[in-house]
Amino acid sequence: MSKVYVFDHPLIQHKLTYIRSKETGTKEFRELVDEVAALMAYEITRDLPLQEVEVETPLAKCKSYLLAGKKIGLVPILRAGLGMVDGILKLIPAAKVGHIGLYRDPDTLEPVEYYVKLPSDIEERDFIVIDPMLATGGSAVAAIHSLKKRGASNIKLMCLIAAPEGIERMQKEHPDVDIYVASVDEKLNEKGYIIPGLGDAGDRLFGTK
Ligand SMILES: O=P(O)(O)OC[C@H]1O[C@H](OP(=O)(O)OP(=O)(O)O)[C@H](O)[C@@H]1O
Ligand SMILES: O=c1cc[nH]c(=O)[nH]1
Ligand SMILES: [Mg+2]
Repeated sequence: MSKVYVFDHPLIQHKLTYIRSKETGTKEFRELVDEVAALMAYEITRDLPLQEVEVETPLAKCKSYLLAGKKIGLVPILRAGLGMVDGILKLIPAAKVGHIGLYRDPDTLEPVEYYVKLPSDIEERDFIVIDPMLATGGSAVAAIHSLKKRGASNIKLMCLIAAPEGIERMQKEHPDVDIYVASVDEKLNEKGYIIPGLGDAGDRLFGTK
């Protein structure tokens, strides 16, 4: 069974409140999502393996550390996942970025895949799939299936807000993928929106609707 980590860092929680607020306009929403994504990237990379190396300072040699292990690949789920990419790249600038385009059919709520472009060295990377919203879980489950089908194995899922229904579906279908969120909200409404949530993440990020 995968684990669910809720990032309760005060800065993340503070910014999330403004992200949720209906008074927050597109420009500010975008900036806040970017900032929270960077803070979440700091937390999610806490367990990256290190290797000991020797470095020579202007004064002496010493033992120090560099990141070891596989390189990172980020995979935003289009569109809304794009809003978190730059924030994460501020901390992991060498990450390669793949894209999986999915939209949720408004009637069936099932994901429809329309685009996939991933780094060519997929087997040499650990992946972080990014989407602000984990609602029914259909989109994240489909995106991760798509990624695994093409050879990815070590995958984490990072979202701003998750519904219990989405977490349950993810844990059933991808028990190997840990989930990192800023909040687990109460429930889904009849249209599959997270309550209280933040509304439609893609529309709020890009000013559509
Ligand atoms: O867990 P689910 O029930 O699948 O819902 C979550 C998905 O819905 C939203 O995308 P949307 O379909 O609105 O596409 P968009 O990002 O292009 O707006 C969101 O960004 C997730 O990808
Ligand atoms: O609450 C939700 C659910 C799905 N997609 C969103 O953008 N928001
Ligand atoms: Mg949307």
